[in-house]
Amino acid sequence: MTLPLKDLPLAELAGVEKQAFRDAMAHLGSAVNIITTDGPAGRAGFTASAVCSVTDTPPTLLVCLNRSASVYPIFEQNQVLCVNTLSDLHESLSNLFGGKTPMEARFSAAQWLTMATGSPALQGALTSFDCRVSQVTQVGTHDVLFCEVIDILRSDDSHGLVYFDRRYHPLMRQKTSA
Ligand SMILES: NC(=O)c1ccc[n+]([C@@H]2O[C@H](COP(=O)([O-])OP(=O)(O)OC[C@H]3O[C@@H](n4cnc5c(N)ncnc54)[C@H](O)[C@@H]3O)[C@@H](O)[C@H]2O)c1
Ligand SMILES: Cc1cc2c(cc1C)N(C[C@H](O)[C@H](O)[C@H](O)COP(=O)(O)O)c1[nH]c(=O)[nH]c(=O)c1N2
Repeated sequence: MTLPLKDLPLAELAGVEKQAFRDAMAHLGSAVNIITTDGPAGRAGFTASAVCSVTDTPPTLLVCLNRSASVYPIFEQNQVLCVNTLSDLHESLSNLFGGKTPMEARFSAAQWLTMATGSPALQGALTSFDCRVSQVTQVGTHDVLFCEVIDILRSDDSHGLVYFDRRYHPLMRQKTSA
């Protein structure tokens, strides 16, 4: 007898290996962001593609942060952050913030403004969302940070940057015809 999918025990449904999941996820193009924070625990930043709009009332983003990242305790304590969405000019900066580089070397490679929460905003970012962390949920290896947006900086001229198939791709704006 074959059981309907909804009646199968969870163990039999949990059949996707981590590598198969990652290979499939590499097919989802995503924006690239540098998430920054500053506060009592100090300044830190990391590259993140796991960023998503949740609701516009109140304006809220989510950011997924691996609890094994060196920056994790700093974000956990500060409870504020800035989501800096990268332009096509920021590929090497994304790699610097993507792991293993000392924090001072990451920040000294670019220019930063200070937002109302104290979090650094990347000069020249496509968009900077200044946020307070409003809720945190743990799922597996990651914390899902729900972030209420309290201020926004925008650059309407820059091109975009997409991470797809484990590589960066520039995303050009269409010129509007006169
Ligand atoms: N959500 C994440 O934590 C996340 C996302 C992208 C990349 N990364 C890290 O960046 C590095 C390079 O990644 P890559 O895309 O070139 O190759 P990869 O094979 O490590 O990852 C492919 C895709 O799988 C997903 N992924 C990777 N690691 C994950 C994790 N720990 N949890 C949830 N999803 C994950 C992402 O969508 C990623 O783009 C790796 O160390 C990877 O772990 C982490
Ligand atoms: C393109 C791309 C995208 C992501 C990442 C990397 C890269 C290159 N990394 C990994 C993350 O940036 C890295 O773990 C941190 O920089 C922390 O590294 P250290 O522990 O400080 O070396 C990452 N980590 C995370 O927790 N959530 C995410 O969404 C992403 N996305």
